[in-house]
Amino acid sequence: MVHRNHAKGSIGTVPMRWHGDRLELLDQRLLPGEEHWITADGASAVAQCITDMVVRGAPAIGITAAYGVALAARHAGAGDWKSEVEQAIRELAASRPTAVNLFWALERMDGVFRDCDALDEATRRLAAEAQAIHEEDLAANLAMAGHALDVMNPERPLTVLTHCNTGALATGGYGTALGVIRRLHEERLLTVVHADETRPWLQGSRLTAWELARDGIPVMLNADGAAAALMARGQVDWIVVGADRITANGDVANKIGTYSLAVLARHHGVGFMVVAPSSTVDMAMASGEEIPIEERDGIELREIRGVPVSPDGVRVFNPVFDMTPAHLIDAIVTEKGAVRNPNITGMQSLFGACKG
Ligand SMILES: CSC[C@H]1O[C@H](OP(=O)(O)O)[C@H](O)[C@@H]1O
Repeated sequence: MVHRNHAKGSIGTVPMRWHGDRLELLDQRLLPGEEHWITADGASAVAQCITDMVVRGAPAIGITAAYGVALAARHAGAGDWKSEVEQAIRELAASRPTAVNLFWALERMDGVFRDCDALDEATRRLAAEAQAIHEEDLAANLAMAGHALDVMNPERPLTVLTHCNTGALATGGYGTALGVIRRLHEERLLTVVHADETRPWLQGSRLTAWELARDGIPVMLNADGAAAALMARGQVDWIVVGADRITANGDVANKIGTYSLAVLARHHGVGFMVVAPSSTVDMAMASGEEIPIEERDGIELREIRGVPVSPDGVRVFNPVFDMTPAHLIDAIVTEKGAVRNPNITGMQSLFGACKG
């Protein structure tokens, strides 16, 4: 289990706890009001938790799905275990469409599963693989923060704006973009983090502000629409965001509102950095136009905690991700290093040739 502290600071609140025969997930729908852990004892329960956003964030759903496959083997019947694990992988793959980390983790689990001849071997090896995916994600986050600071090369403390939640809660610990922010804070190179509220699910106000405040990192919350005013006042040095899928040409799918931030950053001469593990890179997909963008129920906009905030029956457009073209991005940073001014050549030099 991953619960250790980073040498200089906290790795934050890791949203999953593996117990061998069950997985506990911190219910992120209830934060910051309530810290409630849900127990999932099978792959179907895990898939439902991903769909319902009990757990969310691209790396976190990959890790969680991997544990879901491990649970499928752990609880499979001796006779039919292969078809039970195959069914679990299919069910988990259908839980959310955009973050490629989910499919990356399931492919990795599937590779181990295909190599197993007996159920006890599968149970042992799938659990070990899920834990390895989890451990590697934390290590990647710690490494990418270092690469990000090399790109920023700060000569004075910086003011950073971020969107959504890319912290420990969205990963196996420490965070991606929020990991960079943690590292700046650890190095005394952070003035303040401006956290976009991130409508409609409020990952920024409910999760990012909670994580940062909990770890004593200075944070100031703003409505999404206030980001432009902050930039116009010269109060943002870098925008640092995560990613759900990065294509072979350097296009990036991330939380809805990211694209408008990138346009604003270019207009105001503010640096725009995307931080993600290499498991978010999909070299089989040529460009961002091909990324499946999840649309969620309009109720997420029509109501806040059951209270209507729009007229009855109003039609809603609720894509939960958008695509930022590579030409608006100054750097994509992963644990393997950084691609500055991303394009296909730069992406291939770090991640290898397109697989598609
Ligand atoms: C560390 S990636 C976090 C990533 O997750 C997001 O979405 P969601 O909360 O819907 O899973 C978002 O795009 C973030 O950048």
